[in-house]
Amino acid sequence: MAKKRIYEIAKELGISNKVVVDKAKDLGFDVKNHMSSLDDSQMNQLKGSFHNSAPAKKQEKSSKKSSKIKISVSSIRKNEKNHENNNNQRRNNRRRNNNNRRSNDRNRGQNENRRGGQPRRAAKPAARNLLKQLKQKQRVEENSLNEQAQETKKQYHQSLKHPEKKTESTKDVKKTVDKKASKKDTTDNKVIGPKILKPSPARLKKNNEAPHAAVGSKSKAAPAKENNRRGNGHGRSRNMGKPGRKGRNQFFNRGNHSDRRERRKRKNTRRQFEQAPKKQPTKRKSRPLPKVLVFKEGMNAQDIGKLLHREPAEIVKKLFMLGVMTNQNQSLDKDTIELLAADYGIDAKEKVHEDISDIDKLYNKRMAASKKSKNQVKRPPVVTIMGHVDHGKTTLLDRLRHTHVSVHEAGGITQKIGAYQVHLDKHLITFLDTPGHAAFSNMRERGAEITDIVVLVVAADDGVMPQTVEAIDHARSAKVPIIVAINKIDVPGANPKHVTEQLMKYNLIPEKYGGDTIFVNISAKTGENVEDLLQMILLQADVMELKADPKQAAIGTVIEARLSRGRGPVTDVLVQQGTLHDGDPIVVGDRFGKVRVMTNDRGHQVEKATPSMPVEITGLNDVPESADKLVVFNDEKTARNVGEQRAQQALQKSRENVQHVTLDNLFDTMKKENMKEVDIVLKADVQGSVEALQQSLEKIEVKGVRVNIIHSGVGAINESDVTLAGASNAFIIGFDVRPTATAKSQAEEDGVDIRLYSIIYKAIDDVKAAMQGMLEPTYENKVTGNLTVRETWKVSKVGTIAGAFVDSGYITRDSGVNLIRDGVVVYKGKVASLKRFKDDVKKVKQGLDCGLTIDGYNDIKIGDQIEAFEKQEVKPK
Ligand SMILES: Nc1nc2c(ncn2[C@@H]2O[C@H](COP(=O)(O)OP(=O)(O)OP(=O)(O)O)[C@@H](O)[C@H]2O)c(=O)[nH]1
Repeated sequence: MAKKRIYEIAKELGISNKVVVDKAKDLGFDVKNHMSSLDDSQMNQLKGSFHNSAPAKKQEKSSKKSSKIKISVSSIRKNEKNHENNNNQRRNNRRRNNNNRRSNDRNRGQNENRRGGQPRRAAKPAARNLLKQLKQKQRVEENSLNEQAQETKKQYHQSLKHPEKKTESTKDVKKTVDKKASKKDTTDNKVIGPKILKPSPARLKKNNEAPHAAVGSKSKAAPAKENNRRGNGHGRSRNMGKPGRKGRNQFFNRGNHSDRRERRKRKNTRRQFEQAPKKQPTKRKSRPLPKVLVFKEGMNAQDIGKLLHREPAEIVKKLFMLGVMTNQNQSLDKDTIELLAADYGIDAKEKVHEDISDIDKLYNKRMAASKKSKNQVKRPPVVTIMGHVDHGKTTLLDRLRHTHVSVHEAGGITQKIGAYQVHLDKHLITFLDTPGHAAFSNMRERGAEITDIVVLVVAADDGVMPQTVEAIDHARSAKVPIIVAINKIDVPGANPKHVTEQLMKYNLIPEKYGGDTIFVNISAKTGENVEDLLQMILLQADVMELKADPKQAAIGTVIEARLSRGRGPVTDVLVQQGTLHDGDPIVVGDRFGKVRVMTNDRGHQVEKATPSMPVEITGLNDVPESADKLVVFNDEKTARNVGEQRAQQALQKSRENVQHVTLDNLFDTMKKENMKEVDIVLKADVQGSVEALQQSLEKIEVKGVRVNIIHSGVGAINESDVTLAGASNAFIIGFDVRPTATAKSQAEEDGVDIRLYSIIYKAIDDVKAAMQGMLEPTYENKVTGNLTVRETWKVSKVGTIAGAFVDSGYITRDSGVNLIRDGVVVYKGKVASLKRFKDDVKKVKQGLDCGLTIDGYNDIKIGDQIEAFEKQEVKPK
């Protein structure tokens, strides 16, 4: 009994092995696969079942159809391709397919289709539809990817603009992309066809932003980019070809790109990037021209460009058109700048340099500005109480403040300017308590400068006294209205009427006598009519319409300043305009700092001081002077600069102003300063000379003025002598001595006069003549050079030859010489001979060596100084 294997039966039947195996199984045969064998009866039964069962064939056909559809993508592509290729290629493909058909089920199916002809034709429209669907789907996905890319780009830019939202937005983007990607992934799984690689948001961004940028990624990036490019509808390269060629190109791009090609591509991209036009610098936004060009002479095109909101190149071009050849950095003169402004059709105004160190000017400017200000408000009047000693000023203030100031005052006399504020019917009055003693008259004068009203206290039992008159004069010169308070009316025998009559002589006429001066009879002690006085002060203030602008930067005046051991410089200030705040950077006179602690007249710490408010402040670098101006600056740095600059200027000025006594100005100084003594510092070579000169000088007496030797000694004039003379307004007489180099320069700097003599009577005569105003110097020895002796040679018949070096100036053969040893002139004589090497010379200048002998003197030693001098005429000063 012959047995046949299933595959042989399937072959005979022309049915697939699988169908036959399944059928055999259905019939209950013990078969496992196509290699299982069947006997004759089984074989007949099986064959019979196939002949009887038509649906089996149909099933097989439909199964074949579906399998064909399943494999459709590659075969469709191939069909498409074949269709497009030329006939030879088609023939080749067919031959290749025929060769493979026995070993491949799929190919076999295809071959069958082709042989049959009909199935192929049936499959074509379906495949085309499927391809169409695929393409549509692909396009939709590409569009959605592009949208994602755009969204990512947008969110990326937004995150740049709002960095705080960056994390969140980035997360959101990521979430969205992930969500969409996962959605897409599920869709992708269903799609039959080439896999569209999902580009990362970063890659999408990169591709969208820089389509020409270099492509570095080898594997996945390239298809993703190509997809993206195709989606954008541009950037189609040679390799990309037609859409139908995509799969093939991808294949080449992925698998067949050699490293060399990849490198070349990168190189090309880089070159493209390098050759691409560089990003243009951002252009300045065009802003309108200013109405006025406020310029400073010497500005260049760049400076003016900034002011006019124009590019410097435009300015240069404009100037060129105007006939001015310049570059951007070249300084321009006033005329050129004005010409340029005129060409632009705007006005030009030169900026006046403002010296910020001039705080008096700034003070006046702010004072003037406050008078024009719209923020003006009524301010309390500042009142100064003046009067003769013991007429009751402090008692009056004491009464006003309801305190007992006078009890605490040293010796019962007001020692400093105090300032207090008193209330009356919700009104404030600021009082400055000026000292009543004559020694403080200058303080009173300063008090009057910041005062609005003067209350002149005159004791009814004492009447008008010298300081009463002085107070009237001060008030008048300051153009401050006077209110007369006739005090002590409680004292028995007080005669206010008599006092009024006395004051009328000084043009203080009471209203009842037709004048305009307010008179109030008071008793500071009992308080009688004191409130009337306050009412009168407020009335006067109302008439004067005293106003201030509390909103502007503060200005004020120092009432008094002192150094406190614990707090440093403490300053009483009256704020005049604006509001002074805690921490304000200030310049006060020549001092600077910032308001550290501010206290009011009652010792309470305050944060601000309004106009007419007296406050005590700390925080200055040094103690200022009374009546110094206070000015608030915007910043501490400027305040410091101004303060330091002012301190430097003040020092310079003080140096210039110090007029030291000299022999030349002695007579005038004596007259001007009413001198009783002429102070002299005396230095000589030996004690004998010192004593002789001192005695002679002290005997001089001209018109009651005597000579006072404040210091005398032996040796060179040193720095200490100069300092003493400077501080005592003295001059120095040196007899056969010289000043040291430092003493000399210090004397020149401080303006201290040093007179050098070698003859006693000449010194005495000069001082005497100077005191009589008859000093008329005609000739004097003018030093022309200084030499140092470096070597000496003793030559018989010639004497000692000094080898000297000219340190400064020059020496001539006719020069007189002073030989100085240890700062003392040991010999005075003349040059006998002067040589350079072996030659006689007329003159030897600084920096050269020379050989010289001194007439009649041989005791020259190494290290001696030689002073060469000439007689020169000195014109009287
Ligand atoms: N009976 C009487 N005595 C007064 C009155 N006012 C002041 N006195 C007294 O006069 C003396 C001087 O008063 P002060 O207030 O110290 O005078 P002053 O003008 O401030 O004096 P100086 O501070 O030195 O300038 C004190 O003993 C007061 O008690 C007054 O109205 N009546």
